[in-house]
Amino acid sequence: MEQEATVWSRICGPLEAAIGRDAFTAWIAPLRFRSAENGVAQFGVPTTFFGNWVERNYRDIIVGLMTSEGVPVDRLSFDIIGNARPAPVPAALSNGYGAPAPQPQPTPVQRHAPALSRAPEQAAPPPAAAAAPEPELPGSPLDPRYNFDNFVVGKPNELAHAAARRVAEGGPVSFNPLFLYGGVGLGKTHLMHAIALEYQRQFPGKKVLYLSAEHFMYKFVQSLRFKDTLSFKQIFRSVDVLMVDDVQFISGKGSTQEEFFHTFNALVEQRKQVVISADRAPGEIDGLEDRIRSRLQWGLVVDVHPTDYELRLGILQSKAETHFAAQPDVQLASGVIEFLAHRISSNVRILEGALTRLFAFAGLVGRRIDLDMVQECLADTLRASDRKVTIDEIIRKVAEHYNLKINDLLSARRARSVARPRQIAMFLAKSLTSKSLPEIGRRFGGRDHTTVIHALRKIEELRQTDSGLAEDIELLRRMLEA
Ligand SMILES: Nc1ncnc2c1ncn2[C@@H]1O[C@H](COP(=O)(O)OP(=O)(O)OP(=O)(O)O)[C@@H](O)[C@H]1O
Repeated sequence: MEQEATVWSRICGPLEAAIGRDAFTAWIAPLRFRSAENGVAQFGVPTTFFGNWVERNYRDIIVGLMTSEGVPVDRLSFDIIGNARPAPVPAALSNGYGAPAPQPQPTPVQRHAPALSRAPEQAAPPPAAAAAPEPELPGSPLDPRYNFDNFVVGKPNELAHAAARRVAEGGPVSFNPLFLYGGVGLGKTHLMHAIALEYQRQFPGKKVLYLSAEHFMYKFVQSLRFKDTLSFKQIFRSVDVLMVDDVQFISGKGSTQEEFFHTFNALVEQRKQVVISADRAPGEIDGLEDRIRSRLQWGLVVDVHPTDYELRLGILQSKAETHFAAQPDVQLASGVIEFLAHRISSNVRILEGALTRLFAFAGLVGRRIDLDMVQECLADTLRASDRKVTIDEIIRKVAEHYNLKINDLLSARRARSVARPRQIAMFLAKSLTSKSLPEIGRRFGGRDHTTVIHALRKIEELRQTDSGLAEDIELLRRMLEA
């Protein structure tokens, strides 16, 4: 049984790589592995619907992976966990994929899949001799791998990490909310999960609720639909720590914003900790009401900066160790880690994915991971990374091309000879980088995002009628991407 549980734990990495993180978090992480006997892999699931979904969508891949790891199964079977708390992850299998634990302990964080309601006929029978059931917290699943031990700290994220640690320690609330923001795949969600897991470990009696802003909206809309807003409010206002991920999602969503605002205020008034994450600073989230924006700025706003080379190196080394634990036979040539850290700088998720692919490939073909394999296996990722262009480069190239000074492009001058190249540069910044409109505006001499929108429209229009300008843009684009 131990061996099967280890196998389940081991295949979760490739399974996540195969189906994507979101699907994994929603459908696989909540599964509680029970056994694999007589060709049947048995799992605990929150609802019948959940089991049916996993069966329909992921049976083949689960069966295939388990069988290839030496635990032959051809069927999945499910029992309902219902209100019973899922077993925690055993320390020995701390990959955290729901293998059974020797000593199940209650956990106040709910790990049901998001956006799924439990139909009445699917509700689990109450556990024998049940105490009064606690109200169900509508949280998103926590990934036990996203803990502080696995989080590599470097200059770009040290403040975010220190603030997250402080919140996780509990004690008097010193900054409320903690607002973490930064670009894609830089570790915000990882830190949020780490806070929740650590807080929950230290204060098992307290209620920590972690969920995405999308899930918050879903729950709110559901409560409106079922005319049950009172219990929605009660549940959300009864927690000790509320953590909402990707809060930019609720911008422009009128009544959800409103409800979020009230929930937020109620908790802060009770001196309960709130932790928020977003892809940009509160001041840059369009469509957010001013009062919410200013509330979000009350506490500590921390930028998770893009990684630098040292941090990427540290992260790759740490992730490689995890892979070696699962695949001790794989060999890694020197220079590979450094090469990846140097070449893939966009986000940690892509970096991680690259390493996972290399280990999977090496495991399949039985070869050492060297630079040849990197080129062979990661050609697409490396090409995509090569194309990364910065706004500074764009400004420099455009200024050079039109024989202007960089300061001219950033200045307030409105003469067409300056304004048009500036608009072209903004247009290129939008199409060649992933920067937001406010960020682009800021980089062009602190302009408002509406100026950027105007520039984009103007250039789009002119490209249709002015072939000289269209050619200029094409030429600049090619030079920048070269
Ligand atoms: N400093 C770090 N140490 C270890 N792993 C990291 C670090 N930063 C990011 N990661 C890993 O990178 C992946 C992406 O991180 P995460 O999901 O937390 O990003 P995010 O900032 O929330 O991005 P998004 O806004 O796209 O959701 C995760 O697997 C996470 O574990």
